Amino acid sequence: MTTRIGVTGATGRMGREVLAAAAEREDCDVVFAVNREPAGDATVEGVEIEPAAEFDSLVADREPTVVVDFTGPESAVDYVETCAGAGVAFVTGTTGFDDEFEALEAASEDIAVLHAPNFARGVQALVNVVGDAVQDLPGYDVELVETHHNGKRDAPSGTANRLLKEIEANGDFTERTHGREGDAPRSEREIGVHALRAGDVTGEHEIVLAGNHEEVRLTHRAEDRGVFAAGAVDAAVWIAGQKAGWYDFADVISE
Ligand SMILES: NC(=O)C1=CN([C@@H]2O[C@H](COP(=O)(O)OP(=O)(O)OC[C@H]3O[C@@H](n4cnc5c(N)ncnc54)[C@H](OP(=O)(O)O)[C@@H]3O)[C@@H](O)[C@H]2O)C=CC1
Ligand SMILES: O=C(O)C1=N[C@H](C(=O)O)C[C@H](O)C1
Repeated sequence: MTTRIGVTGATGRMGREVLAAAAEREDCDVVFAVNREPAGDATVEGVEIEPAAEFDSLVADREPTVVVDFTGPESAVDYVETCAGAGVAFVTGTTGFDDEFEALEAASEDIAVLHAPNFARGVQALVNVVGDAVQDLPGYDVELVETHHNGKRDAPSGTANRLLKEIEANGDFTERTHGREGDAPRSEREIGVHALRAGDVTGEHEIVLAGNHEEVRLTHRAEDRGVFAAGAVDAAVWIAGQKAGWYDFADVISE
C-alpha cells in the first residue's frame, strides 16, 4: 500500500532531505509540501512548495496518511493539532520543545504520533548502550559534548537531552552543568554538558566517561542529513498502520 505523505518545513535543511528520501521510495507519495513563505514558483524534488497557511485545507483535500514535520516547536503544535482533528498520523523530528511537548502528547490520544529527536539508527544504538556504560562505571565522571552547524537554534540538542535522560536514569547524578567558566571546579555528581556550534557540522554527540585512570568515549557522528531523512520516512511508512498512541523511533527499528 502507498503511504501518502505531507511534508512541512519543506525548504528547510531537513524538509529538502525528506522530499529527496521520499522520492527514492516506491511505497510512498508526497501529496503536498508546505513552507512558511515559499517563493512563488518554488519546487523541491519536483514537488511544488505551497504556503503553510494552506496546511489545514491541504490536509482536508489531499488526504495524507501521515505528515512529516521538521520545523520548530510552535509550528509542530499547530500542525499536530490539525492532524489530530483530521485523523492523520504525525511524525516529527523537531527539537527544542518546552511546554509545547504536552500538546504533542495530547494529540496522541486521537492519532498515532511519533517523535524522535534523532532518526539515525546509530543514535538509537548509542541510547541503548550508554545506560549500560554508566551502570558499569559507577563514580566515573560523565560529560556530554554535542557539535552542530551554526544554523542550529536549540541547545543542548534534542539528542543530547535524550542521552542525558538515559544517563540520569542509570547513574547517581544530581545536576547538569552547562559549560564551565571561571573558578568552577567539577562537583562529583554532575554531568557536564557542552554545545558547540560551528560551520556545517551535520551532528555529533560524544559521551565521555572518565575515572580510575581510564577513559571511555562513546561517539556518534552523522555524516549526511540523508540519514535522518531516511529514518523519518521509514517511520512515516511504519506509522501508517498504527493505532492512536505515542511512538518513538525504537518502535520502528525493532520490527
Ligand atoms: N530528529 C532528527 O533526526 C533531526 C531533527 N532536526 C530538527 O529539525 C528541526 C528543523 O531543522 P532544520 O531543517 O535544520 O532547520 P531549518 O531552519 O533549515 O528549517 C526549518 C523549517 O521549518 C520552517 N519553520 C520554522 N519555524 C516555523 C514556524 N513557526 N512556522 C512555520 N514554519 C516554520 C522554516 O521555514 P522558513 O524557511 O520560513 O524559516 C524551515 O522551512 C530542528 O528542530 C532540528 O533540531 C534536524 C535534523 C535531524
Ligand atoms: O538541528 C540539527 O541539525 C539536528 N538536530 C537534532 C537534535 O537536536 O538532536 C538531531 C541531529 O543531531 C541534527
